[in-house]
This record gives sequence, structure tokens and C-alpha cells, in this order.
Amino acid sequence: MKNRKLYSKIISLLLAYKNYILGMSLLMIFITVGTAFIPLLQQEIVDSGLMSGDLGILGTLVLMVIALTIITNLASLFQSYLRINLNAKFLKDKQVEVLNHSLKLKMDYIKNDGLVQIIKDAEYALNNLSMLTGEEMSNTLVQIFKFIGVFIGLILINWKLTLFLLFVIPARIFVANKLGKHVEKYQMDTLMIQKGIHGWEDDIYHSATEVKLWNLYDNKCREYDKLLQNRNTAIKKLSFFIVLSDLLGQDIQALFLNMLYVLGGILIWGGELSIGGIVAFITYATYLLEPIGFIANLRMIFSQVGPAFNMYEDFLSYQEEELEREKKNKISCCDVESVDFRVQNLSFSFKNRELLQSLCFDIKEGDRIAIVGENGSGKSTLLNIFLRFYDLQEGCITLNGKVISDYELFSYRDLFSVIMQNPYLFRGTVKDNLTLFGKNELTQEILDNKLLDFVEHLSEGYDTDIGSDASHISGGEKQKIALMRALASKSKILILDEPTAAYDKQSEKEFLDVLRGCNKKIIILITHEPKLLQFANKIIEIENMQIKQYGSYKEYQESR
Ligand SMILES: Nc1ncnc2c1ncn2[C@@H]1O[C@H](COP(=O)(O)OP(=O)(O)OP(=O)(O)O)[C@@H](O)[C@H]1O
Repeated sequence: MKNRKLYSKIISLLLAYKNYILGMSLLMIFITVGTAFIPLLQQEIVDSGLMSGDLGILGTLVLMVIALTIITNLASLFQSYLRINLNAKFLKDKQVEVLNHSLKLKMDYIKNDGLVQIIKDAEYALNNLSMLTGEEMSNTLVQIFKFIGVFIGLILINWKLTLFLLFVIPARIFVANKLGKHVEKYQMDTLMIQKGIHGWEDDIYHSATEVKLWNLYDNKCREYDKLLQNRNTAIKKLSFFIVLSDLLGQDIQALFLNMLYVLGGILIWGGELSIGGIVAFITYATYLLEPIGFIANLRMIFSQVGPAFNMYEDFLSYQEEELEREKKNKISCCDVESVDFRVQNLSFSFKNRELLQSLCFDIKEGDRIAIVGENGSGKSTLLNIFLRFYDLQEGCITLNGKVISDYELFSYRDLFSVIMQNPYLFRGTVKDNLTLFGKNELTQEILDNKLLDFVEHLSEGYDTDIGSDASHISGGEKQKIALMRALASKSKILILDEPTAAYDKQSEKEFLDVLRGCNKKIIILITHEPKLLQFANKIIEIENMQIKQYGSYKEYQESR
């Protein structure tokens, strides 16, 4: 990224925190003015205080320096307080932005990389970006302001020596520019390696049981060790160039500082400078050189922030399912009463693999539809298209005569309650999951449902903590909670993917009773279970990418 473009993007990013930055800048100006007086007072301590032999004057001058130092330090303290607040707020805001954006991303990104990797990548970039509001950056800015103050002070002592000292700037910038390119490269490498580690971690977080079952401890630890070793190699190279830049910078400064004695001596012998002048000058020359070092350090900060900024921008450029501004032109589903779907010539492919071809069928209110087909025939994909997890590619699906993409997405999804093959229950209690943390109301009918009888036997009934990924309850119990959570919602359409896979015979019977009494306008089931197929009034079979429709289970059986 060209530096100018990067700087302007960084400025616009920081503009959201202009109040903090304004406050910090005002304090910096105050510190600058205070600092500018210190070398002048120091000169006076020697020339007017020590040389005059007047303890009163000397004491007053010393007290003034002490007071000024304390006041500027207090201002620095408050400035640090603002900086810590700014940094914490920046990170919090951006982390929320990362989560919000990640959850709203199109399903393709989530299926390809996994949510854990996406979020970790973005947060890693963010942590690097937070250098912008961190201590190092703030110190650098303080130092730039200090530089101005000290510069004015030193010029007043001796402009020739000050001018000489300024040649440190191009020398340091030259070194920083040369080494900054390497820093940028290794920062990029580190970020890319870290991306790979996040993908690997995403996998391992979901595979603890498999690792135990297949005894993969050593393999996985070796893999991790290798990945971390690669990252460490990149970090070592990165750090080497940062440290090298710092050390070379210090050498340059030492060279110039020591040359001051020679030049200062010549000026004193020529009567152009007092002893107090050279003492104050050399003391405060370090105050000038320090900011110059920090200015050179800015280059190093930007070399690290630049690649992180690119990575974060890449993340932000991932497409969301529906943008806020797109909502305005869409129809809300909140007032939709009837739900009639028509599927016309729907075709769908994954990359260049055609999966569904010219499907046509209707789903009307009152329909109880079963979708059947071999493994991999595209049943779940078809549901995902209905749920708008995948965009329509060819053909269309209409709801009440309007293409489904014309409806505002989140209210459209509220029409559906979906129970996936392996539903996810959140950490929390049974009740939390049934009510979705207060979103659904639990009616007496639901609480009395036989499928929830098992809750009585849990240690704390509805208040039982079900653990991570519902690990404290059985697979069948998990399915039952997922079903009741779906029934408790105000949705109009119920979708169930292999709903009875985890049920025992009795639960299967109770489940069918629930379905028969269910008041949802449409029920769609993916199943091969004959009892469930008998429940359906319409059976849709996907075979060789196409659709065959049967009115009843009998018709479907006869076609076998
Ligand atoms: N995100 C994806 N990218 C590429 N191919 C995919 C993706 N999702 C699914 N597929 C492929 O599409 C095919 C259909 O998958 P789908 O899950 O719809 O089948 P299904 O009929 O529900 O199968 P099952 O009965 O086994 O659940 C599969 O062969 C799968 O490999």
C-alpha cells in the first residue's frame, strides 16, 4: 500500500476517536511549551545562578525547573490516562465490529475458512493495528511535540549546534527506510503464517474427541510445534530488523552527540557560547535526539501496521449477506401472513459441479413436505437456498409472488424454525436454550410436552447447565430441546433435517404426535423414515439433480 494512502486511511480510522485525540494533542502542546522552558532555565541555573553566587536566584531557578518538571509530568500522566482509554475503546469497538461482520458474512466464507479462523485472523490484524492507539505511537507523538519544544529551546541557546544536530534526522530516516522494507515483508509473512495457524486451531478446537480416539496427541503436537516454529522464524527476522534499526539509530545519535563536544569547544573558544550554554545544550541534546529516534520509529510502526491494515481491510471487504443500506429497498416479512412458495427452474452448482437442475415445485400453506434423495443429492443444499444461506444462481424461488431476495433477510429468516441434523445448543441452561435467552416465550403446552419429560430428571430441571456443545445431555435430549425451541418460536415454517435420527422408539412416537398437533403453516422434513414419510402430504425426491414429486407415501412406494 502506498504510504500516503495508508496514512489517509489511518487518519479516517482514527477520526472516530477525535475527542480523545484532541484532548491528548492539547496536553501534548502544554507539555511541549513546558519542555521548551526547561533547557533555558537550565542555562540560567549555570550562568545566572551558579556564576552569580546568589543562593536566592539559584534556589528560585532550581525550584522553577522542579515545578515545571512536575507539572509537565502530571500532564503526561493525564495524557497516558486518555491514551489507555482510547486504546481500550478502539480495541473493544473493533472487536465488536469483527464479531458483527463475521456473523453476517455470506455462508461461503464461513464454510470455507470457519468462523474461528475468520475471527482470529481479523483480531490478530486488529491487535497489530492497535499499535496506532497504543503506548508506542502515543509516546512517539508526545516526543514529536517535545521535539518542537526542545528544538525552540536549543535554537535559543545556539542555532549552529542545533542545525548540526538536525542532520541526525535524514541519517535516521535513511536507515529506517532501508530496514522498514524488511520489517514490512516479515510482518506480512508473520500475518500469513498466523492465518495458517488459526485455520489449524479452528480444526483442533472441534476435534478433541477424535484426537483422543485416534491417539493423535503426538501428531497434533508435532504439527503445532512446526507451525509455531515457522511463525517464530518470521517473528525473529521481523524483530531482528526492528532492533537493528534501533541500534544503528543509537550509533548515529552517539556519533552526533560526541561531535557536539568538538563543535561546542570551538564555539566556546571563539566566545560564541557560554559554559552554561554547552552544559545545557548537551543535556538537552538527548531530549532532541530521543524524539528524532521516535520519529524514525514511526516508520517501523507503519511498516508493521501497513500489512495488518491491509489484512483487516480484506476482512472488511468480505461480503455480508445483507448490508444495512440494502434493507431500505426490501420488503419486511413482519406482516406476511400467508406463505406460498413457488420454485421455478432452479439450478445450483458448487464451483463447476452442477448439483440441482431446473427444479420446479410449489409449497403451499398446510403442506407437510418430505424431501428424500440419496446422500449428497442436494437436499440440505436446497434448504440452504430456501433459507438464503446460498444466493440464487439460476431460476427463482418466489414467496407470495415476489422473489425471496426481495425480502429483508433477517425478517425473512424469522419465518422459519430450523432443526439441523446436528443442532447447536448454546452454553447455558435448558431454559436459556428453549427461550433463546428470552427471545421465545415458553407456553404451558411446551412445558407439558412429553418430549420434555426428561428435564425433570436433570439435576436442576430447566435450570440445569447443559455445558459446552450440550455435552451434559444426550444426543436425543439435545434434539428434543432443539425441537421445542423451534416450536416456541413464532415462525410459520418448520424445517427438520433427519429429525428422529437420535430418538428412541417411544420418543419417535411422541415426536410424531407433536408434528400432528403442530400449528406451523408449512412443515418440511428431510427424512427417509417411513413413518415420517407417511405423515407428509407431498414427497419430493431428488434424483440425478432433478425432482420427482409424489402426492403420498403410497405413490412414492409404488414408484420404487
Ligand atoms: N460448501 C460446499 N462447497 C462445495 N460442495 C459442497 C458444499 N456443500 C455441499 N457440497 C456438496 O454438495 C453435495 C450435496 O450436499 P448436501 O449436503 O446438500 O447433500 P444431502 O442430500 O443433504 O446429503 P445427506 O443425505 O448426506 O445429508 C455434496 O456432494 C457435497 O459434497
